[in-house]
Amino acid sequence: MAAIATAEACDSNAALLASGDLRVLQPIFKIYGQSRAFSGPIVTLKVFEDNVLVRELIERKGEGRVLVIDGGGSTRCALVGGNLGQMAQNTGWAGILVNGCIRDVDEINGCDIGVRALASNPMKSNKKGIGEKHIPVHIAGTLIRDGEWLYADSDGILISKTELSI
Ligand SMILES: O=C([O-])CC(=O)C(=O)O
Repeated sequence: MAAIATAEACDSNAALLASGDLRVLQPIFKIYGQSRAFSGPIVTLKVFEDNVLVRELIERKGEGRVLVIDGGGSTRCALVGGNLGQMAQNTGWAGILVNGCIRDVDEINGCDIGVRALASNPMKSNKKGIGEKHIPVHIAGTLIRDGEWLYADSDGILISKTELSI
């Protein structure tokens, strides 16, 4: 399936942008992973410096979805590392957006998924299992709901209420 270019999507969907059904994330994310462009239905997760629930979701079948992790913007530890990156590739996730940090950057860059994160930090996270799945999260200036669509490429990241058609 040909990826929808984010610039093209913005140019041809003025009404959706005006209504807020299509939003552009603030450009605060770094690009990791083999897949420079990716898209899919969103699964949301809210955690803070704890990645037990991240692993729980990534262990399940991704079915081309995008995991959106609101880590509260913390840059004090990593929520995703090389093992989880490899697992996400194997279970079929299209990509992972982290409002927080990752680690094992070289390994993640070798995985056939798309990853966006604020930065890297070699510290691991807590393992208490605290957090909430499938709730609305507020990331980079926009509210993101479970089931909405994410489109990412080299230009940026879009959130759409529904799947976009070319
Ligand atoms: O388990 C963790 O904390 C994350 C990690 O390092 C990995 O996925 O390899």
